[in-house]
Amino acid sequence: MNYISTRGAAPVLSFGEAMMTGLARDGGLYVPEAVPVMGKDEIAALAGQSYEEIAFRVMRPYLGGTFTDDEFRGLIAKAYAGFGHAARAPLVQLGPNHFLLELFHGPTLAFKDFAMQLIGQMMQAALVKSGERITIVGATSGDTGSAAMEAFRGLANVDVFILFPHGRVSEVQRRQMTTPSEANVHALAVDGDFDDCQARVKDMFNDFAFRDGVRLAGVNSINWARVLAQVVYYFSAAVSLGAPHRAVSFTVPTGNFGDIFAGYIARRMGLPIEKLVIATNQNDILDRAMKSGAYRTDGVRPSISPSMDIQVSSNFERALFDAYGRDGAAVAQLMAELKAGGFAISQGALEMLRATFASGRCSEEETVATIRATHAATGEVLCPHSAVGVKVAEENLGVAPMVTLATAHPAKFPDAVEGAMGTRPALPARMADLFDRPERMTRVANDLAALQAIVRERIAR
Ligand SMILES: Cc1ncc(COP(=O)(O)O)c(C=O)c1O
Ligand SMILES: N[C@@H](CCOP(=O)(O)O)C(=O)O
Repeated sequence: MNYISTRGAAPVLSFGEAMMTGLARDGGLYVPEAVPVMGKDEIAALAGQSYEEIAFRVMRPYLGGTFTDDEFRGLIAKAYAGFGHAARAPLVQLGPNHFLLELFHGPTLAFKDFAMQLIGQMMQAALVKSGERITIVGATSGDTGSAAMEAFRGLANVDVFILFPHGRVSEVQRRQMTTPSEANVHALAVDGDFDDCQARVKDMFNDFAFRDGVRLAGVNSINWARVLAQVVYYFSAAVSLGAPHRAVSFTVPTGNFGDIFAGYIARRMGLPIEKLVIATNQNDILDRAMKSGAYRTDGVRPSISPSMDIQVSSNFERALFDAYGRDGAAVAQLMAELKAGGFAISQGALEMLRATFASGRCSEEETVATIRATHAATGEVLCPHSAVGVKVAEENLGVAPMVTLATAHPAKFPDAVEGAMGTRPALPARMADLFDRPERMTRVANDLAALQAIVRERIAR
């Protein structure tokens, strides 16, 4: 299996190379040259299997010769052993035809753990084989950062630098990133928003002297392996609800478009997904783009679902690549226009996107009302991101069962949940002392040179 860039001008790589490379050298994102299709019988045979076995069968065709089957099974087993639920991604019923896929039973209480725990294992295994040392730099609106630190903390051959928007993540999220004591993880509070953090990370990849000098790697959803690992839970949920004999719909709280792009890949692999619904908070660029055809940034507005406070939605580029018939030059042109504020999606591409995705938006007031109403009706406590999903899902219910992705544990956002319900959700016992642990972080200007200087200086120590 080969991987190609969405901008069409970077080397073609193997799975292992794409995983260690991060951003393509032409600024694009790696995607598989062809998506492997699973037959109806193969999908039917996933029913009743463990999450780990489904993960093996769904991901194996993408890996080429990077790992042997035994190695890969071992890495998957280690990745999910620390999850707090035997099903890993359990389904809970919210209403007659509406289910919640709880993706927050991993070590840092967000869906990011599904991919991050696995790529932590895979990257480590690859580094042991190669003897290399790498520097991971990532951008976070709160959840990717803590998941990355958890997956890589204490490793001898990796340094991890996480850029997060100062003052714009929840206190629990911040403390998850600032309290690990291992010397190889570094929390950098940037004076800017998430889009600034992500832009600086991409700038570092596009500075080849820096990139090669520090042996830069990425664990944001820039990295194809992140997206791939997230494809698995679409399969596990859908087969539990009767796929492939019955179609299933999904609603996905969306920011950087990685999670819903994983659903798109699952559908291209043959999973019968009827509706795939983009749910945005008030940072609704994706909903506006789907409705108007204009993809135009208008500044990030802080919300009570801060992990989705994103306007430049990185993985939308992967969807555009397919919508423009895999024309890398056309995508490169759109991304150049985006730097100047935005672009108009061509009619043909827009039709393809509308045939693939539905979309909806949830205001701040609706998020609060949904947390309150869902708790009253079902007893389920939603995090604000999951509430955005539930509200938009309710507008899209149909004959096929609807699955809303619950992307984080409510205890990561206690202020928002308390504002809606009047009670504060408790952290799991293993995190009960989070607020007593000493914090360690560096405040940095939104400035590429300043950030690069910190990375260089810290890895030289
Ligand atoms: C809790 C939570 N929900 C939803 C999202 C949106 O996911 P994506 O960026 O893959 O669209 C994120 C972060 O991205 C998140 O942390
Ligand atoms: N919401 C994310 C933003 C980064 O997304 P990623 O999937 O590209 O890593 C976060 O919590 O950091």
